[in-house]
Amino acid sequence: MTSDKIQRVGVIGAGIMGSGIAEVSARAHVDVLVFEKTRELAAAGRARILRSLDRGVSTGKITEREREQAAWRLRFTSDLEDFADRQLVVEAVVEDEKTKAEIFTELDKVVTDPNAVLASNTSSIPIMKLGIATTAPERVIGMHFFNPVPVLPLVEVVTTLKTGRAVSQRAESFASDILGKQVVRSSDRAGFIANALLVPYLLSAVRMVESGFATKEDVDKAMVLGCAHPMGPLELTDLVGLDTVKSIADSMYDEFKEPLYSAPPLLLRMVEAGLVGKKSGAGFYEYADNGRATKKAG
Ligand SMILES: CC(=O)CC(=O)SCCNC(=O)CCNC(=O)[C@H](O)C(C)(C)COP(=O)(O)OP(=O)(O)OC[C@H]1O[C@@H](n2cnc3c(N)ncnc32)[C@H](O)[C@@H]1OP(=O)(O)O
Repeated sequence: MTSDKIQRVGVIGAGIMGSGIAEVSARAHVDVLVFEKTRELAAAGRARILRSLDRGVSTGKITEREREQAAWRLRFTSDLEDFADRQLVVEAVVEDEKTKAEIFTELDKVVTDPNAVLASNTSSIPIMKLGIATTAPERVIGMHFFNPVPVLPLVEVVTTLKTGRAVSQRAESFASDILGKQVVRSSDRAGFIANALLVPYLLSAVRMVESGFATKEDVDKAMVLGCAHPMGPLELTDLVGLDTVKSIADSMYDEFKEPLYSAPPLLLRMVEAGLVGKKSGAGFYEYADNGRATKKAG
């Protein structure tokens, strides 16, 4: 087993998931370098992380000092070459196989440590499809975090037929010993464990609303009050992002050809209309700038 502790992490993408992964890593005393294409995107990512750290302070999860120290440990770059010394890189860009594969091809050239972990936070794309974009698929693994990353304690670790044992041990040890997350191991199948169960449920809820079977409010209320879920499936679809739910559904449909995994027309139309959920200000519900749902009807 590789015993050297991971202290230098890279995160590709400062969207919702990338920011969350960067934040929890910085809070765990790790040096974090975040890649974003432009200064504007980097600034937006940093602002998102600082807001979440503030929320951590205001809810008593971290102290002011921990907040400051975490903020110091975060650096941003728009040059992938800066990732040469990283021991672990987590890719968290848009859920698009081609975009992700191109990033893995670049990381393969840039990251020098032969035992470095090249991880994808993909929600559903089989990891082997990213491994084959590199010359060393033994370094490639799935590390799938859950939104909101600072709050939800799970990481799915997905090994491929080629992932090296030392790499999987390093990834698991980072998630559990350094970040304090719980780990589950999944086979390399589209959707892994959680989304293979969650996404058909979300799609079924969209179909219920689409067919007029029940209102979105009643569907959500049924699952919150009747099944003790923290939020209903349509509010959760808004949280995950309708575009992301569609991409996950597409990957799963592509892999299994199971009709339950196909995205319903209402979801497709809403994505085309830009109504992709909380991050865009509107999806099944409308959201204020602070992310709170402002309107539960409409
Ligand atoms: C698509 C994929 O590939 C995978 C996915 O991500 S699937 C989506 C998975 N996510 C879910 O299912 C989310 C379901 N929803 C929830 O868990 C909850 O509704 C929620 C956590 C989002 C919000 O819950 P809430 O009760 O309204 O919020 P709030 O009370 O402010 O926060 C909940 C807890 O998180 C803590 N918290 C909130 N923000 C925090 C932050 N930035 N840092 C640290 N802690 C934070 C709060 O202190 C609170 O802790 P306690 O329970 O100990 O008091």
